[in-house]
Amino acid sequence: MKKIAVLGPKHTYSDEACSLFENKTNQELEHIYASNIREVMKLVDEVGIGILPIENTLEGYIGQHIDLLLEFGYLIDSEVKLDITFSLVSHKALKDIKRIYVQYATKNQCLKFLSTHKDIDIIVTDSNVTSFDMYQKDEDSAAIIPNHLVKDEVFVIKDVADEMVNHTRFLVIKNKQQEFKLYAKDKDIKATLVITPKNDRPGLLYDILKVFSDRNINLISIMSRPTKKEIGTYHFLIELEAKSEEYVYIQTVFEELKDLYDIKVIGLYQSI
Ligand SMILES: O=C(O)C(=O)C[C@]1(C(=O)O)C=C[C@@H](O)C=C1
Repeated sequence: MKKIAVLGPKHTYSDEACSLFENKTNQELEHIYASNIREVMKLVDEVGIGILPIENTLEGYIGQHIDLLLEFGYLIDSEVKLDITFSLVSHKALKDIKRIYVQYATKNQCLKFLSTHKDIDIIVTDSNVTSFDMYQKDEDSAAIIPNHLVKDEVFVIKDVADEMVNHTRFLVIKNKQQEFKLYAKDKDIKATLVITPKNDRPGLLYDILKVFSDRNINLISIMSRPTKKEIGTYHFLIELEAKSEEYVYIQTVFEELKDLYDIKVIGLYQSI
C-alpha cells in the first residue's frame, strides 16, 4: 500500500486531513506517523508524500511550516481544508490546575481564552493528540484539544478558539515533480512560486508582479520569509489562482518568467 507521512499520533487534525484527501482521491494510504512536523518532512523523502498544515483562518500562514517547505524543497500536489474547533478539557476546576498543554499552532488560535488565564503555565506541544496524551498522565493539568477528541472528560469548556468559524488549509506535498493532476475540472487551480533575489535591485519584485498583472492573472498572496543565511535577505512566496482551463497558459507565463528571473515554481495544484 502507498504510504503518506502525517503528524501523529492518530487523530490529529493532520490525520483527519489525510483521510479527507484519501476520500476525495479515492485511494487508501498507510499513514506513517511522525512526532513533529520536521519529522514529517524528513519522512516525505522516504515515503514520497506527506501532509503539511500551512494556513489557518485565525493564525494566517504558519511561518515555521512555510520555512520547512522551502528548506526541504518539496513540491505541492494538492490541498484540503478542514473546519477546526477546540475545547479545553480539565481534570478539575481551572482555579486548581497548574498547567495547560497546547499545540503551538493551536495556541495562536486560542489567544483570547489563554489571555484570561495568565496565572496557569502553558506547556507547548508538537501536536494536539500529544497535548491530550500529556494531560491524561498529569492530574494537575488541562489541555486544549480538538472537539472530536472530547469524550467523557470531567470538566469541559467548549469552543475556546478566538472565533467560531475557523479553518486550516493542509498541503499534500511530494518529493518528486509529476505531471499536473487535474483532480476536478470545475475547480480553480492555484500556483505557488518562490523568488529568492540574488542580485537585489529596486523594482525587481514590481517587475515580476507586473508580469502577472499584464496577463490578468489573479495573485492571492505574497509573503516574505527569511533566508536564514544573512539578515535582510528574504524568499518571496507568491500564490495565484486561475481557472482550471488556464493551466497551460499559466505554465507558459512561468516559463517566460523563469527565463528572466530566478524563480522556482513549487506547485501548480488544486484545492480538492
Ligand atoms: O496537532 C494537530 O492536530 C495538527 O494536525 C497540527 C495543526 C497545525 O500545526 O496547524 C493542524 C491544524 C490546527 O490548525 C492545529 C494544529
